[in-house]
Amino acid sequence: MTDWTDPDTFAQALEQAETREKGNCFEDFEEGDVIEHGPGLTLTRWGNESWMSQTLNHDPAYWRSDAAEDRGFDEPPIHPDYLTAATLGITVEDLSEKGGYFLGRTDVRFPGTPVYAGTELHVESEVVNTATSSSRPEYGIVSWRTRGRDAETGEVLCSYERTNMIPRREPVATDGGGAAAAEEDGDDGPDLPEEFVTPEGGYFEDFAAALDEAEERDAAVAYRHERGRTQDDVTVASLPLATLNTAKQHHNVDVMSDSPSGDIVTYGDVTRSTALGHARSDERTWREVGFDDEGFHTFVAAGDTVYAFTRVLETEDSVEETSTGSRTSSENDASSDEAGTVTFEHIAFNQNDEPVYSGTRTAEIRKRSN
Ligand SMILES: C/C(=C\C(=O)O)C(=O)SCCNC(=O)CCNC(=O)[C@H](O)C(C)(C)COP(=O)(O)OP(=O)(O)OC[C@H]1O[C@@H](n2cnc3c(N)ncnc32)[C@H](O)[C@@H]1OP(=O)(O)O
Repeated sequence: MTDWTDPDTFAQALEQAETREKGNCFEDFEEGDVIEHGPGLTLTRWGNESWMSQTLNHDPAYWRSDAAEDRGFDEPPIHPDYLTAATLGITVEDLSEKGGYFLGRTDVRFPGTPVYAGTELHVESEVVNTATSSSRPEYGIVSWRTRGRDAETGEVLCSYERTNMIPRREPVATDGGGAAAAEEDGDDGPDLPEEFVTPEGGYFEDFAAALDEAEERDAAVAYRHERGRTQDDVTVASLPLATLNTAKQHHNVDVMSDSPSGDIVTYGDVTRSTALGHARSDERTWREVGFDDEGFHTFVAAGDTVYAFTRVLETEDSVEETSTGSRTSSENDASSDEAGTVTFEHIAFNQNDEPVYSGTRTAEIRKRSN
C-alpha cells in the first residue's frame, strides 16, 4: 500500500493535485456587479483597542467614558480608522485575495457614526470600473465602491471607493507604459515653498493662524511628527487578520518570498492609521470627517519604521466670529461650535525618507476658546 506521507510520494502527489484556489482574477469583475461579502464581524472594544493602541492612536474619547461624554458620545465609540480597516478587511477574500496591490482609496466617509461596540458589520461592494494596466500586462486595475453597514439596521456606517491591481488569468498586450512615463520625466527639480511654518499648538486656532502667517509669503504650513513605529509581527500579520483580511501579503512568508517585496508587508490601513496616530498626537482632534486621494506608494515590511509628515491645506470656521454668533452654511460646517474644520495632507514615510502613503484628511479640531 502506498504511503502518501513518504516525502517523494507526497512531492509527486502535490505536483499532480489541482489547487482549490481562493479569490478572484481581473476577468471575474464586471462593472455593475454587486458582491455581498460573506464574512462579517462584530466591532468590539477589544478589536478597536488593539488596532488603536498598536497604531499609537491615544485620543482619550475612544478610551475613557468621561472623555467620550465630553465629546458628545454616549460611550467610547469605535474609531473611524478601525471601522474603515474592518470594512476593507472583510472584502479581501472576494476582491483581492488573489494578490492585488492596494493602490488607493478615496471618498472615505462615515455617514452612520458614532458607531458603538457590539455593532455587527455587513459589507457589500460594487464594481465601478475595470481598466487595463498599460505598465503591467499581467494585471488589470479594478475600482469598487464598498459600503459597511450595520447588519441589523442596514445603515451605512462607512463608505469608500478603492482601487487595486488584480492579477489577470491571461496577460494582455500593452504599450508597456514606458514611453509616456519617460516623457513625463522632464526634471526641473522640486518646486517647494521657501519657508515651512509649524503651528504653535494643536488647536483649530493654531492651524488657522499658521495658514494666515504663511499666506502672504512663499511658505507652507508643513511639519514632521517625531514618533515612528517599527513594523513587527503584530502590525504586519495580527492586525490585518483581526479584521478578517486574508491577503497573503500579510501572513504568508512562503509565497511572499517570491514577490517584489520578498517578504510579508504591512496592511495599508495599518500604515495609514500609524501615520495618522502620529499626526493626531500633535493636534486636538474633535471628530474625523473623511479622507480622499489616498495612495500607497511603496511597500512597508517588518523592520521598516513608519513616520509621518503633515501639510495643512485649509481651515474653515463654521461660526461667525462677529456678535451674531450665527453659523455659516458650508458643507464643511463642524458638527459642534467647539470645533472648526481643517483639511490636512498626511504623508507616511519610512526610515529611508521614502513616502509610503499619502492622503488628504478632513477633521474637526477643537477650538481653544471653548
Ligand atoms: C489590503 C491590501 C491588499 C489587498 O487589497 O488585498 C494591502 O494593504 S497591500 C499593502 C498596501 N499596498 C502596497 O503596499 C502597494 C504599494 N505600492 C507599490 O508598491 C507600487 O505603487 C506598485 C508596485 C503597486 C505600483 O508601482 P508602479 O507601477 O511604479 O506605480 P504606478 O505606475 O504609479 O501605478 C501603476 C498603475 O496603477 C495605476 N494607479 C495607481 N494608483 C491608482 C489609483 N489610486 N487609482 C487608479 N489607478 C491607479 C497607475 O495609473 C498605473 O497605471 P498603468 O499601469 O496603466 O500605467
